Order: sequence, then C-alpha cells, then structure tokens
Amino acid sequence: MGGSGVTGDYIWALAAAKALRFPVIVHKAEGVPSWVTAEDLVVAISYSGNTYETVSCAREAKARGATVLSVTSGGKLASWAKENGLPLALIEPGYYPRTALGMLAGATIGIINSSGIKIAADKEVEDAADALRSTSRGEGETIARALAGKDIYIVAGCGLFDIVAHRWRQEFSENAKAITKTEFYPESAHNDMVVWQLLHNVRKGFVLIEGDGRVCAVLEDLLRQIYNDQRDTVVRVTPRGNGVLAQLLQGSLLGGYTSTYLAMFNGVDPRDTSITGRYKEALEKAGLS
Ligand SMILES: O=P(O)(O)OC[C@H]1O[C@H](O)[C@H](O)[C@@H](O)[C@@H]1O
Repeated sequence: MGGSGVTGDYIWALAAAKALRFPVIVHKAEGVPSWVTAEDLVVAISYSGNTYETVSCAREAKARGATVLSVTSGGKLASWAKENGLPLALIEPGYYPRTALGMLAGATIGIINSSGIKIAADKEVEDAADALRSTSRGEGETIARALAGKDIYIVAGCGLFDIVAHRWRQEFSENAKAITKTEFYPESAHNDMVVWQLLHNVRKGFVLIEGDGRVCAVLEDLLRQIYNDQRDTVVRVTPRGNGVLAQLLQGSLLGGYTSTYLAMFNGVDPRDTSITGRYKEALEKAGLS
C-alpha cells in the first residue's frame, strides 16, 4: 500500500521489461487473490510492517502454502516472518514510508534476486543510484514554483511511466494535500481526455511525464496542445537514467521533491498525514489488525 506498494509497481515494470517466463501481479488489498497456491512466490512489502492489508496478505499467502518473502523495517510483519523462520529483508527504521523509496526498492530487488529470480542486475541498481544522485531538490523546487497556487493538478503518464504519474499523485496528496488526478495513457485517450473538450475555469497545473515508444510520442504531442488549450500551466518531465529502474526511481524522487516544495509554497505541512490514522483506528475497531 502507499509508499511501499509502489515498490511492487517497479518490480512489475522490471519483470515486464525482462520478459520473465511468468507473470508478476501487484496486489494492493487485504488477503491474496483467489488463485494463489503453493506454486506462487509472494513478496510482502510494508515499510512500517504494520499495514493491515500487507500483513494479512503475507499470512494468507503462507496459509495457502506460497513462499513468502518480507521487506520491512520492523513491526508485525518482521515479528511474523521471524517467528515463522521466513526470509526477511530488514531496512532502516525511522523514515516516513514514502521517503524510504530507495531502501524499499533495493531491499526488494535483493531479496527477490537471492530467491533465485534475477529481477535486476547490480549494474541496473548502480545506474538507478546514479540517477537518484543526479536529481537535485532545486529541480523539484523549480517545478513546484511553476505549479504553486492551483486548484487542481493533473498528472499524465504514458506506458510504463504511468507508474511515475501514479507516484506523483500519491506524493501530491500526502505531502502537499493537493487535489490531484492522474491520466494513464494510452487508456485515458479513450475516456479521461474527453474532459478537456470543455474549457474548465479552475486554476490547473498539468504535469506531463514523458515516456518512450511510438504511441506515447504521438500522445505527448497531442497532450501538449490539448493542455495548452486549457490556458494554464503545463510542466513536462522526462525521467532520466540508464534503464527502466533508474528512470522510474528518478521520476519518482523528483515527484517527492516537487510535492514537498509545493506543500511549502502552499503553506501546508508535508509531514502530517494524520487522517490516515482514522482509517487505521476504524480497522482496529472492526477487529482487523
Ligand atoms: O508503507 P507502510 O508502512 O506499509 O504504510 C502504508 C502507507 O500507510 C499510510 O497510509 C501512509 O500515509 C503511507 O505513506 C504509507 O505508505
């Protein structure tokens, strides 16, 4: 879920790029899908280790006989994995989950690689680290300055880069408390795009995450025109780096910096996500923990 769940999206993208001989499914809900059996490998990822959906997924997967790997900084997930003698990648505690992206991705790749499935080579991880190091807070500050003070934000991504758009929406929500919607292309060309047939009289900040491939190139040209016709701010972002992992992580980190500066410019505390505590309390009251 949230900042931990996006790690699953990166693994899905890596697997898709490598054409592994089996599918990778990202599951962001309690329990496991009905088809999970002893033949499956399940990776439970929760920074805190206390996210109900993730812990219940790990428990249920084990009950079905699946192999379960866990990635966490502690909490219930770590205790459960230790009690059951299951593989566990422990990462440093004390961060906000959404800021632990590099550790979560690194530890998840490490534990999957050590299970015998080569999900990423050392070189890809090093390239990703280089791409992260090349990303400055100032880049995020510049984008945030252009986007400050809007009523709504629209983040569009194409192909694999819809993962980055998704991450930007999460970061704009959690850090900047900004009303943000995502458009995932090419799918959104068949529905969400129609919204822009009308000129909407609210202040809009568009972020266009630019990806690869012929369909995305066509769409990005078109979207630049369509968004410009809305007579508001359009920012183009091209994720940098050598390889899929590097580009996904670099684009994501830039979203983190941008959303944090946006929070500051909009006079909002980026750390406070207290409303999610109400969900966690409601779950506990319902006996779900
Ligand atoms: O990442 P976890 O510790 O599993 O927590 C899952 C999610 O829970 C909360 O709702 C936080 O606001 C998110 O930032 C976090 O990612």
